[in-house]
Amino acid sequence: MFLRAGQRVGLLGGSFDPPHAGHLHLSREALKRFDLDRVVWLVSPGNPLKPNPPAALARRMDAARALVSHPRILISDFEAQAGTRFTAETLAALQARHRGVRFVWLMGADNLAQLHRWDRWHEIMHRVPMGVMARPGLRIAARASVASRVYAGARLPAAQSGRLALCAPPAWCFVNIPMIDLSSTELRARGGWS
Ligand SMILES: Nc1ncnc2c1ncn2[C@@H]1O[C@H](COP(=O)(O)OP(=O)(O)OP(=O)(O)O)[C@@H](O)[C@H]1O
Ligand SMILES: O=C(O)c1ccc[n+]([C@@H]2O[C@H](COP(=O)([O-])O)[C@@H](O)[C@H]2O)c1
Repeated sequence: MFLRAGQRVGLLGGSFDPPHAGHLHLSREALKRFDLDRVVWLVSPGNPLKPNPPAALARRMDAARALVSHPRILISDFEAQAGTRFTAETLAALQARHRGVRFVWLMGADNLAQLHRWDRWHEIMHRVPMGVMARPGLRIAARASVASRVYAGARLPAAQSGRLALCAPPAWCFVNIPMIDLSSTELRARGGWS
C-alpha cells in the first residue's frame, strides 16, 4: 500500500463478510464529506468482539476487489500482514509505517455505539480523528453512546467535516449520509455467500 506523507487517508476497518454496496456508499461519501485523498478498506482477520469467525480472508479480499473499481478506494489486508487485530495496535503499526499520513478512522454509527467496548478505546480516540457516518436505524443509539458523551467536547460540527483530517485528536464528526439499508448479516441470511 503506497501512501504519501500529507495525504488524508480514511481507514474503513471491517469484516466485509461479504462486502456490499453500503461499504462502497459509505466510502464515497467519506471521500467527499471529510475531504479525503484515499479510503483504505482494512479487511479484518476477524473482529475481536464477534464470536463466529468470518469467511476466509482471501475470499473476502477477492470479493472486495471485485466490488470496488474506484481509483481512490484501496483494499488492504494490512492487519493480517502486520499481525494485528485490535484497532489500537493496527493504528500504531500504520502510523509507524506511514509517517506524516493523516489517518482518519471511519465507521458506521453502529460501531460508535460499541466503541467503549473496544480494546484501548481512549488510545484510539487520541491517535486519530474519527469520522462517523449514520447508518439506517442507528442514528439515535450512536448519538446517545458512551463515546459520544465522553468525547462531547471533541466533536466537530458536521458543517465543518471537511476539516476533520486536519484536527488534532481527540476529534470526531458525525455526518448524516443518504442511507443504504444493507448489511453483511442480511446478505449472509439471503444465502449465496457462506
Ligand atoms: N449500510 C451501511 N451504512 C453505513 N455504514 C455501514 C453500512 N454497512 C456497513 N457499514 C459500516 O462499515 C463498517 C464495516 O462493516 P462490516 O464489514 O461489519 O459490515 P456489516 O454490514 O456491518 O456486517 P455485519 O452485518 O456482519 O455486522 C462498519 O463501520 C459499519 O458500521
Ligand atoms: O479493537 C477492538 O477491540 C475492536 C473491537 C471491535 C471491532 N473492531 C474493529 O472495527 C472494525 C469493524 O468491525 P466489523 O466486524 O463490525 O466490521 C474492524 O476493523 C474491527 O477490527 C475493533
